[in-house]
Amino acid sequence: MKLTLKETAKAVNALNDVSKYENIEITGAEFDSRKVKKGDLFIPLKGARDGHEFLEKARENGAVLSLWSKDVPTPDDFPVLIVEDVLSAFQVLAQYYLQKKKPTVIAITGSNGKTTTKDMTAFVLATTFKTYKTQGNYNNEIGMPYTILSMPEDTEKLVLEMGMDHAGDLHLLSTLATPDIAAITLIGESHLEFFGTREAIAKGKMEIADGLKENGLLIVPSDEPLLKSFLENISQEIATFGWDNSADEYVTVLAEKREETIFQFSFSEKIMEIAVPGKYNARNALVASMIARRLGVSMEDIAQALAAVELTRNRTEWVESSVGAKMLSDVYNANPTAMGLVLDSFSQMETTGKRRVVLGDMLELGEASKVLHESMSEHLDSYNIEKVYLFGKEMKVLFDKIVENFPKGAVVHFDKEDKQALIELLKNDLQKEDLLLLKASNGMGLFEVVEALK
Ligand SMILES: N#Cc1c(NC(=O)c2cc(S(=O)(=O)N3CCOCC3)c(Cl)cc2Cl)sc2c1CCN(Cc1ccc(-c3nn[nH]n3)cc1)C2
Repeated sequence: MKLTLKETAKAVNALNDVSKYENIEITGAEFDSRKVKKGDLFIPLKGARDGHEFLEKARENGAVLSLWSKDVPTPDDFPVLIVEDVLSAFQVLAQYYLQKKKPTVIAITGSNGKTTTKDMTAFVLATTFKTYKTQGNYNNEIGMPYTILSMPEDTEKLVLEMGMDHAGDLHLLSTLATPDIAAITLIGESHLEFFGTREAIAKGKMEIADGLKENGLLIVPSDEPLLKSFLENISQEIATFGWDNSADEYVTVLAEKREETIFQFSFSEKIMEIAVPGKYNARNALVASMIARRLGVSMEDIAQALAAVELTRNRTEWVESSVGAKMLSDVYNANPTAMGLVLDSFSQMETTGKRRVVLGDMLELGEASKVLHESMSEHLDSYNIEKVYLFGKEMKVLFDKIVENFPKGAVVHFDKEDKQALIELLKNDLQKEDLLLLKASNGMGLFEVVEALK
């Protein structure tokens, strides 16, 4: 990204007079001060802690400018853009950058499973265009602006995954990104606890069209009756996809093998293959191919790309333990905010068994590490969580802080070299109906614990 201080100030409607600052150029935007690079704009978001506390760390790492809330005392020796609300300013800046660079924007929601439709679409488009896509689970009101402001200067096609937790989420993301193509891959059942009914989920998903350009295209499943009534209010072009000729385009699965799926699209004689199993991936490939064809990618390029699609890193998804317990290893964001958020949602998850959490060290938190590990105590309540297994030397302070608030033996701590002992205890404790959350920085190697329990 390349933006001048002046145009950034204008875009975010800065409240302060920036004429006294040199009109420097910012080349990136970061809210995690550990990731700040030289030339970045720091975005002090409110997470587990208020990002404003971490300006010094951002400055050490090379930040040249910071957004700054009008409600926080202004630093007198660092250039800031004072704004009403930092998150809204972050989002408005992303919208400005998108309108300035004008890539084709493809918005996809409902993606799930190992190789998402977003990954496939980006992979196929990359055969022909300079393409950028959502990384990891950066698909919400914070992650999407981050994705937009991270796209390379010469991006031609931007593939944005739009996540939905609550009604209104996709309205915000769609009106921010104003997509040229929007795709709903499925309605699914996720978040039923928030939405109540599948109709409400369908209504929420349809919000992805709220910002769709007038000459845009909406791609939806043909076999989802719940969408029918909402589609009547759509003025833009609609294309449906499915398993048979009741859809505008459909896929016929010819063979499902352990490592690949063989199929044929309604719009081509070619026998296609994709290096991942599961007929739903043939459906995801159909959506990706409809998007790619619309944008001018040849069938040869589409076929070649699909045959080479790589399995992306497992998304945060449930795996079953050998005794039948459900395990969620949240592998993405190892920062205090994400750990707090996932503990809060895990604590509300329905279960007939017990909720158990394995929390490993969050690395590279410097001098703030102690207070940030201790702050996880706000997200651990013995009423909701049966047992807490803490793992790593940083987590010792959390152990000391919460051990008295839980029944005897309900909080245990292991040093990193005692991973085998942790595994043995979990094998001993886990029951069929239990839910187990595992979260730590990658470096703690919790995936070995998951593998051992599978
Ligand atoms: N709270 C908090 C912190 C972070 N939070 C986040 O990155 C964050 C992460 C998330 S998220 O949930 O991971 N996420 C983001 C993208 O989309 C999907 C969801 C969200 Cl939604 C919001 C925030 Cl604000 S990153 C981070 C923190 C606190 C510590 N920081 C590094 C740091 C370490 C030491 C010092 C220090 N200063 N002086 N001594 N030590 C300063 C900063 C790094």
